[in-house]
Amino acid sequence: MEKTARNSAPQLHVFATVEEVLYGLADLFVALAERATAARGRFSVALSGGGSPKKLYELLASPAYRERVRWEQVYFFFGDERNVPATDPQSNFLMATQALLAPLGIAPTQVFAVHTSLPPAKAAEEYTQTITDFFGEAELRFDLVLLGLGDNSHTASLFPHTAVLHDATVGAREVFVPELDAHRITLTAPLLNLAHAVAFLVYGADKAAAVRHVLRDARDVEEFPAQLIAPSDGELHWFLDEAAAVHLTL
Ligand SMILES: O=C1O[C@H](COP(=O)(O)O)[C@@H](O)[C@H](O)[C@H]1O
Repeated sequence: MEKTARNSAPQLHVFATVEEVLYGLADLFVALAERATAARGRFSVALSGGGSPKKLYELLASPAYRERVRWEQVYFFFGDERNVPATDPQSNFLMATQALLAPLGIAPTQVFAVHTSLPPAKAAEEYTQTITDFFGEAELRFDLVLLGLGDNSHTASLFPHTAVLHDATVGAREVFVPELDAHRITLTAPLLNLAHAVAFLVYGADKAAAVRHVLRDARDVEEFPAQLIAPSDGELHWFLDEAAAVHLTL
C-alpha cells in the first residue's frame, strides 16, 4: 500500500516493503518510456550504480516487465562510474550489464559507458562529448535519471565537500573522493537537473538519516549533496520503503 505525501514538490512514494518500492518504480519506468518514445521516438536513461538498483534492474529484465518496454528504443547512460576496469566488481557498468543489459539483450549501440581505461579527467571529457553527440540538435535532457543515496547523503558521485558540487557546467566531471581515496566520474548536478524526470530509489534503515537530511533539513549541499537535485523543468520522485522514510513526517 503506497502512502503519497501531499503538497510536496518532490513526489514521495513510500511503500511498506522493498518489493513494493521496486514494483512502483518499475511501473514509473514503463510509463516514462511510453511517454518519451511517443514524444521523441526514444527513451534516454541515466542509470544509477551501487547496490540498491540491482534488484530494480533484475525486475525490469524479468518476464513481468520485459514485454512492457520497447527496449530497442531505450538508450542507457551512467550517472556515475567508479574509476575501475569494466570487469571489476565495483564497476557500475558491470552491475548494470549483468542485471539488466545482458539479460535483455540490449545492443551495444544503445549503451554508453564511461571509458575508465582513460585517465579520469579525460574519461569525463570524452563522456561529456558522448552525451553531447547523442543529443545533437535535440534538447540535452535525459528522459529519466535514476539515482541512489549514500548514507553520507551523496548521490551519483556528488560526494560531500568535493569541488564538483560547485561545478555549474552541464556535463561529466572527474571527482577525487578523499574518504575512498579514489577517483570517480560523475554527471554534474546541472546536467542531472535538466532531466524530464529524476527518480531516487532508497531503501533500508541505514539510509533513514540521510533521507531526513536531504528532504527535511536546512539546505547544506556541502554536507548533503543530494539536496542539489531539483529538476528545473521536470518531475522529481523519491521511491522509499518505510524503513528509509521513518524520520519523515508525511
Ligand atoms: O557509490 C555509489 O553510491 C550511490 C548509493 O549506492 P548504494 O549502494 O548505497 O545503493 C549510488 O547511487 C551511486 O551510483 C554509486 O556509484
